[in-house]
Amino acid sequence: MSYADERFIQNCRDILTNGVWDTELEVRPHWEDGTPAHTVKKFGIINRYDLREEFPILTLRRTYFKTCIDELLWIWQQKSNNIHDLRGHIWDSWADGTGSIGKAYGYQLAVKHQYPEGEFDQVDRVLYDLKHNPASRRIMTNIYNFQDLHEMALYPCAYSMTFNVSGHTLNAILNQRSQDMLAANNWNVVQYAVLVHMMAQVSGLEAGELVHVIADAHIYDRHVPIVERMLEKEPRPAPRFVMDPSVTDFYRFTRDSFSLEGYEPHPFEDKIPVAI
Ligand SMILES: Nc1nc(=O)c2c([nH]1)NC[C@@H]1CN(c3ccc(C(=O)N[C@@H](CCC(=O)O)C(=O)O)cc3)CN21
Ligand SMILES: O=c1ccn([C@H]2C[C@H](O)[C@@H](COP(=O)(O)O)O2)c(=O)[nH]1
Repeated sequence: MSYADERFIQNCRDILTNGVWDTELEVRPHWEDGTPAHTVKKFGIINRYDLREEFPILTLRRTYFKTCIDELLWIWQQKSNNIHDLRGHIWDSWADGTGSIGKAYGYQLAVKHQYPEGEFDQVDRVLYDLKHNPASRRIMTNIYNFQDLHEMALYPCAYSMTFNVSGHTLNAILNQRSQDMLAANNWNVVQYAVLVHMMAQVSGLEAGELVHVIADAHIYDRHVPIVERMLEKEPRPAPRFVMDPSVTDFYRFTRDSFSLEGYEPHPFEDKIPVAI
């Protein structure tokens, strides 16, 4: 069975059995019809995925691998904050009339900062350090910029990556303050697993562990029956992740540089409502 399935099942069972509801509280998110979107949650979930063992994608339902990669490249490679640069419509509800989601995600990664060696944005500094300072304990990104929060349509959820080189292995921690388990848990895991593979390949390293630290891991009220049905499914083996080995420049990866072999998730008919 896919290890990602195993973690997802354990996490969701724990949330549904031992989690805490916010039904009595005022909440920010709402459904399309205006109803408050309440959740049941567990605080402080940590999942470790060993990327040498297998690729962490769900088989309980399809995770849209290519759409995940489109969003990943939009944020980390294009460093865009405009939905017109993104194939797919997952960010449409948070964009303004010009298509901007404000000073979030890609915008923050593109901001240049001064270093002794010159100016770098956050992504280029990571690439530089992985090549030139692999022993560094300062290889990280952080897009939770308090100064700009008031200009973000949604505050960053997956907000920080810490990269760490041990021998020839690249490990990473993804810090996430808030996680919509059904809509985006595996979505985020797949994205950041691909990112670690990309960073490792262009730095001459091997992808190792992705440690996913989630502060508020929640299931929305309208998602509970859908998650319960998913938990009844029998997990299947993980597919094989394939990445074009000829790409050595981070900015040369495209959505076609990645594929999965033997990905056979369970059919899934539900349309997932997304809380706004
Ligand atoms: N409440 C909430 N949950 C989220 O996961 C989320 C937000 N808000 N706001 C910002 C982004 C947008 N994200 C989204 C939004 C929609 C899907 C979604 O509809 N996924 C479908 C279909 C994807 C497709 O058609 O390619 C799915 O079945 O996973 C996923 C992530 C993740 N983020
Ligand atoms: O990459 C993402 C982006 C967003 N989410 C979810 C987590 C929450 O359900 C909402 C954001 O609402 P907040 O009130 O700002 O926490 O979006 C995600 O899981 N992954």
